[in-house]
Amino acid sequence: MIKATDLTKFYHVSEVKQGRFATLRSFVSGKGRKVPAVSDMSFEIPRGGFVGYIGPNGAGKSTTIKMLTGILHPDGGTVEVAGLSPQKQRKEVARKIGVVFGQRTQLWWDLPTRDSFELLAAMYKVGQQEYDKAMEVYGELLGLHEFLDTPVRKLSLGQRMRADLCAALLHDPDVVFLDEPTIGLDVTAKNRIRSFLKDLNEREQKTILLTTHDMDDIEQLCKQIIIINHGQKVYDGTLESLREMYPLPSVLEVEYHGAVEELLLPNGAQFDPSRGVARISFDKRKTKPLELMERMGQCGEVRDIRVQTPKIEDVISEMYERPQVQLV
Ligand SMILES: Nc1ncnc2c1ncn2[C@@H]1O[C@H](COP(=O)(O)OP(=O)(O)OP(=O)(O)O)[C@@H](O)[C@H]1O
Repeated sequence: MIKATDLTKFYHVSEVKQGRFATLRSFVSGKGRKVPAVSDMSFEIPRGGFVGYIGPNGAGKSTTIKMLTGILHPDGGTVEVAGLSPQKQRKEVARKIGVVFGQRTQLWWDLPTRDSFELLAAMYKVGQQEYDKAMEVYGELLGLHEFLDTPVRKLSLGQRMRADLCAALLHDPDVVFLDEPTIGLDVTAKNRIRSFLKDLNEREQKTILLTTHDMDDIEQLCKQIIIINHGQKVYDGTLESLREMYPLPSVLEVEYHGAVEELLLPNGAQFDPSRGVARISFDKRKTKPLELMERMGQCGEVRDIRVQTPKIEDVISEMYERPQVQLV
């Protein structure tokens, strides 16, 4: 559904001159150098894929998305979205894709939310029946009815994001690009958006490319992740495989009620008597959590058991700290 081959983009950076009017003179002279923002990026996303496109600030994520959506022309390589070229068939591609930028809205600030939807539907030439159906389905799933007559500028961030999602889906696109759709939202609003996106992908088979710095979005939603750093792809695969390549310990915490036979605790377990909690790090590939739980369970009366798997942030930092491992 999405295919990028050797995608490359350079930005022109002006040479900084010294002295009076330096910025103006740099601008006028046109002198500068080409800096790569994305280099030889290749990946494929199948129909119905849900991909997390992640990387540190300035890694090249937005630049890639701008090339995939036809906003920017690549300096090298090719892009195909739903079998079309976003550069050569921009209008056709616009009908096939929906885009949500968490930091910006495509809705009209002063108009009631409903009017924005009607304008967008007219722009995309969405038929009345198709529009009514989209409003019925998405209006219900996203809970839009309570604020359809409210001007966009008066919506809360969570409401605005839900409205933006609906706006991006009115013309029934096959592919949805989401750039930080949960940014700034509270936990409840994030969960609402996430369950909507999960459903959209599973039930309607929409292909979704999600850019986010929120690793919970990635863990809860994405079947595939692509990691970009300094404009280059450093990983493309599942989260599970990444965890296997960069194994970090899981942690088992057992909270006891009353006395504890500390001597029976397995080697490496640390007991905090003030909390009545024993904690042990273990490698899931070597030790079965259930066996460990049973052993720890024999040391006292168990009140609660918690297993923490390594956070994806930690796995990714581990990956950056061990660059000698070539992942792709
Ligand atoms: N218009 C531009 N002119 C010059 N350089 C640019 C321009 N836009 C982006 N860059 C540079 O290109 C690189 C990639 O930027 P990009 O915005 O694609 O990164 P990003 O991964 O989306 O970052 P973030 O997570 O902060 O949004 C950065 O070094 C950035 O400074």
